[in-house]
Amino acid sequence: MADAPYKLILLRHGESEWNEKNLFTGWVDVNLTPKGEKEATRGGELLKDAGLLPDVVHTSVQKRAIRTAQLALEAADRHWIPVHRHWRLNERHYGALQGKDKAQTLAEFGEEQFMLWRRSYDTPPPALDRDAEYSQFSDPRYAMLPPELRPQTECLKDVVVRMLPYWFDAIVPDLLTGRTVLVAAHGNSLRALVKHLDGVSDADIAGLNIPTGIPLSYELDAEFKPQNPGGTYLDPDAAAAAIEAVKNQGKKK
Ligand SMILES: O=C(O)[C@H](O)COP(=O)(O)O
Repeated sequence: MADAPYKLILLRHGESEWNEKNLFTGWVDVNLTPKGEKEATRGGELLKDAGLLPDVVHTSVQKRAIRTAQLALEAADRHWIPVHRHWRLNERHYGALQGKDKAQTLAEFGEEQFMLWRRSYDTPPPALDRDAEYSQFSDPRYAMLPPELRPQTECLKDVVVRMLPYWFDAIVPDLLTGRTVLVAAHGNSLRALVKHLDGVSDADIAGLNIPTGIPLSYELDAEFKPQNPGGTYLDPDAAAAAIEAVKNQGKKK
């Protein structure tokens, strides 16, 4: 078998309505903007141009990732492949910050607290009340989950813990059968996966940001270790600019 037998592609959804408004989103199920739709389509074109054609796709249960996957696959002429959706790929639940303006939150609480909530590995934002406006506690799509599995806030460490079972139980088996796997998910659920794949430390993961709509391709060896550490963005220049923009969210608008 080749040195890097497994092909994995990570794709963060295109710009969402709340990315555009600079609001903390988390589990709130917002749609793509027209720009986000274009990013998703472009992501699919990049896949096609690179000859990286997914055989199976895994998404979260959130509209922005579901639609991004569909648009990208249509652009790559792979709209027909099997789809699996799971809440374990959802965005990090942003707790009581869901629906709050990032710039206002930064101004109100200061940079240190803002960055602790946004990027520290193990400090979750305050919990969101079960019956709050932006709570998903009673959303029917989570009705099969015991209440203790339905988050009311999460730090990245919590996301790693709830995402990894899906990696091992659903994604790795697809890779093992030789399929090229596309995972269409979210900034922080993908940061959790990248942390695992690249063995990023708890401290260093704070500095890692993932741009919207640009495929990140990994070649994994037989032990599922990246042969191209950090992955390869299919449009590196656009990715570099977009990573800076994600990093600076809150500081503008
Ligand atoms: O949920 C959100 O607000 C975003 O999708 C991710 O936001 P972040 O980059 O501020 O963590």
